[in-house]
Amino acid sequence: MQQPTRDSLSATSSLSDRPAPLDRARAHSRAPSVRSVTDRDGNELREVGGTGEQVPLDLVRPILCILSILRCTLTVRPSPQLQSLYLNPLASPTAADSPPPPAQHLRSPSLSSTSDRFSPHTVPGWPASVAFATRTTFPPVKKLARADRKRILVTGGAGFVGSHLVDRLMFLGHDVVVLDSFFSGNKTTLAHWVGHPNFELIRGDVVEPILLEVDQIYHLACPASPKAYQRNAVKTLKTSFIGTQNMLGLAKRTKARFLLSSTSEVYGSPTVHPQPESYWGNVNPNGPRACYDEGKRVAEALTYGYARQDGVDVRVARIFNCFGPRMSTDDGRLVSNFVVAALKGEPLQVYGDGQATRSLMFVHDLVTGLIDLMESSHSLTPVNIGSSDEGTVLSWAQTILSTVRSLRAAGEIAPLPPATPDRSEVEFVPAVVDDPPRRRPDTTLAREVIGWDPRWTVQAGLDETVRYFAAQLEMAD
Ligand SMILES: O=c1ccn([C@@H]2O[C@H](COP(=O)(O)OP(=O)(O)O[C@H]3OC[C@@H](O)[C@H](O)[C@H]3O)[C@@H](O)[C@H]2O)c(=O)[nH]1
Repeated sequence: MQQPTRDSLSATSSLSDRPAPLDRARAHSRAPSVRSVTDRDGNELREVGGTGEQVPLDLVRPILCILSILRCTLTVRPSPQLQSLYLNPLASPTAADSPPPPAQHLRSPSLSSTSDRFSPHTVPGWPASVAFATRTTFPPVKKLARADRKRILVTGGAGFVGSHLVDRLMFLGHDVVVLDSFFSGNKTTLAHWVGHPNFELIRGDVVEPILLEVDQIYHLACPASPKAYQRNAVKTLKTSFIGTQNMLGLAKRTKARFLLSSTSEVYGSPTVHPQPESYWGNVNPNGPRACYDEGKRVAEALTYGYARQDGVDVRVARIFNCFGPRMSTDDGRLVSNFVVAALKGEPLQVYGDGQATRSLMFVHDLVTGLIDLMESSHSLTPVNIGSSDEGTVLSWAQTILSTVRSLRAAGEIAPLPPATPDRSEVEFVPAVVDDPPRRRPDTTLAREVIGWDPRWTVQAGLDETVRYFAAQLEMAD
């Protein structure tokens, strides 16, 4: 039987007065959002997404998911600052200052169409106090006709970037299978989808072959922060080599389109600036970063080997420095380290003289770039996905410090506890080995072949990220 399309669904009498879930969410996003954000052209950003389908911004703000889960954790109660920011953004200042209501009654107007409802089930024969909560509704997803709905595997889908990609693909209405070893990923990033009929989470390591039927594979599995990938160099190499070979084998068998998440680190310490895809790089093949840099280079070589030899339909994204909510507090990269230190009133440790440069991209722009590349017809060469907002590490430390201070002064995040001295100043510590001295992508190709350009300013992304980490630290207390 042919599945009803979204249009035919809205034409049926029983459902015609009920807008499709994403439409309801969209209507909602026209209400005042939690925090308005402007893009690089000064226009308000209400949605994320590129040339394809857009998704309301409020849906991809993970802080809302955290709080929807919190609502069910009756012992945890967010502070008045958090509530006024995220739980009841439309409340008057007086209401925001009043004591928090019981946690089970906390509701966010911007979540009202997306909130979870929990139905308790008692078990016959068990004491009445024993009950299970079964999730019956989820964030809204688009209803796609079966023919348009793809079955998509995201390896590393519980990680920082992977979980945002999973969110976007789910909102767009696809069936998403996540394969993650939780080596650096985190189950809580996907908790809001567990139990959804379009979603499946598999604990597994890409270094082991797996039998699945899929239409597309986003292969993201690999620790990405220098601290994490150097912790177990051999494991990082096996993940990049054997893991990529296994996923390419799966793509070959299922005729799935395959996207490799490669990295700007394939350029090493570049002698060309900015770096175009045609530059072959300058990598130390046996230094402490080699496990990642060379691992990703061999992963690219494998990908194009399978494309030429076996006709696998491949895409390669070279991802430059990226940041955003859901980085873990101990991730070890520039943005998370500096934000967490500033929030805790601790020194921001700059390695070396702080004159190395990095170009920072917000995670929602990266996810848009990955989906646009996957959906494009460009398969012949890798494509840089990164921002051209280049700054020295020292300047990013100062920007992050002033972002935290101004959000604090505006009352958007909690002040430091009275007993905690504010020692959040830049502190220079010894340089790390083989740290690339400068990095900025040439994104001409991304613009030409997928029409992609970052929309988020670094400042708007940092504001979101600082609020997220402030909430994380508050909940960890
Ligand atoms: O606490 C810190 C963290 C980082 N840094 C410096 O900040 C710069 C950026 O460091 P990060 O650890 O964030 O990331 P790197 O640029 O070294 O590597 C990154 O490159 C691109 C991605 O593919 C990877 O996610 C990651 O490997 C480096 O110069 C580093 O030395 C500090 O000075 N202090």
